[in-house]
Amino acid sequence: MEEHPPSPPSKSWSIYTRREITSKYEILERVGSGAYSDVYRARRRSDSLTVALKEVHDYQSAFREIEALQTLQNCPNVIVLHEYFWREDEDAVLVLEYLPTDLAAVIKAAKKKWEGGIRLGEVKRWMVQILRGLDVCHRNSIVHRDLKPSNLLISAEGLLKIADFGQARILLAPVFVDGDAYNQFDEQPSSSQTAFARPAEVVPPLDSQVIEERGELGSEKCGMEPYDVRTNDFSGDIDEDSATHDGGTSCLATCAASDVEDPFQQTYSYEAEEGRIDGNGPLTSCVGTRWFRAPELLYGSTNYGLEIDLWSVGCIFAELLSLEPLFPGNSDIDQLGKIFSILGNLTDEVWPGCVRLPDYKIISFGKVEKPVGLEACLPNRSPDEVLLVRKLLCFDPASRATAMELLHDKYLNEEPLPIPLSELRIPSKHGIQDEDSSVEWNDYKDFDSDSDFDDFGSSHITTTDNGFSIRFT
Ligand SMILES: Nc1ncnc2c1ncn2[C@@H]1O[C@H](COP(=O)(O)OP(=O)(O)OP(=O)(O)O)[C@@H](O)[C@H]1O
Repeated sequence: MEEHPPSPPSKSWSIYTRREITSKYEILERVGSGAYSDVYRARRRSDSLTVALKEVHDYQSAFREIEALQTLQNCPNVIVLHEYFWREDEDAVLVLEYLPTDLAAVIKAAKKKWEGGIRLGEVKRWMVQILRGLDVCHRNSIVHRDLKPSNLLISAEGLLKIADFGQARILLAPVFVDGDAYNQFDEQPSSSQTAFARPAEVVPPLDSQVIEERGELGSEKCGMEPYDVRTNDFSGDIDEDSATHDGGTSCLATCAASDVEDPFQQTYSYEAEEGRIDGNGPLTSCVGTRWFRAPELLYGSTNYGLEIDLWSVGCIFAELLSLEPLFPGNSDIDQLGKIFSILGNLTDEVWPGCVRLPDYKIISFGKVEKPVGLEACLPNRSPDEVLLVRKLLCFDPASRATAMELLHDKYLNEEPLPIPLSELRIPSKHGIQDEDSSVEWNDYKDFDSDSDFDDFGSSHITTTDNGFSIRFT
């Protein structure tokens, strides 16, 4: 791993005032920020363990992430939540394992630096890890709803972990399973295999009324119930107002107005709310990051299922294989247009019942006479690789292969096999950003500049025994 560059100036400061946190963790630098969060690298004072402190500025996003990660405790390909701090009137702070890089950095490095791209054995190892993580989520009835390369974090040892569960939802009903894929492939720790085999424990959801302080997480909760991946039964909660989004940012992050640059000038808005905090209700279609969003979401579905994650994984696999985003739409209509230009039109023949999607009759597209086809988008890739992607990018959600089915797929189980973690090339996220362009780094610094301190120039925050001090320069 390469050295980290100096961190950008800190913009969020409230975490430094939290004695219960600073007494246990030394905050070192801010390493990232998302729509609703600031993430810091920190050192646990008791044993010097490096952790990530994720300060989540949105109640619902924090609630979802904690609830999902509590359910998925001790799953090797899901990020570990060590503990969290959450008091009334304060942002939740999640203490997560620290993971220095992500799959987006791997793709970027492969494109810019690695001759021949990502090697086949590497591609397969990344795929297996993604599928294992997703299979565990789905077996626990959790739909992630924002899978993309930058949410697949990677440890220095090459262990890939699904992260950012701020948009995740949990199914209400138990579901059914069709097999066990975990006795194949070599890299899975044996303890996790035991965990997978156990029946799911019932994990009580967070009580929305009682905000806990410092929830300690210890017991194994990565049990698995049989499931049917095609169930559409969700517990409800409420989304923020929402609308437009782009390819790099989660939908809920950037929703502001409906697709105003829509070439068809159609009204195309999203539900502002989804369900109720206490039970069943419609889902919002405004989730995920556009380039990875399933067609049913783009057409406004509010009763979609776990399959939306499988579409996203199809897009991610295609990107791993070609090093280019498969459907880089610049608006939701453009997104659908890009999908149709490659896969052909969405009609009742390819997905019986699609005409009942809320926005199907509102948005009409001209017939794509000659779809480009997946083969053309994945040049120099084998028919088996194209087929693997095709199994995920089916218009009909019920036809998409499940994570478990793909783990058994011939492609992943034949030579060349997935290589060991120790042979994976793992680029530093920051190294690639730095090399890339100063514009990107400057953009980063300008992003999310809603701090009260922005007008004062750059600030340096130091934790002291009595709290914190801020120096403006
Ligand atoms: N455990 C971690 N270890 C290291 N860096 C992390 C960790 N978690 C998050 N980050 C960094 O912080 C950034 C923001 O985190 P995250 O994506 O979880 O926040 P978010 O607000 O939910 O983002 P988004 O806008 O993508 O939904 C990530 O892109 C990543 O760079």
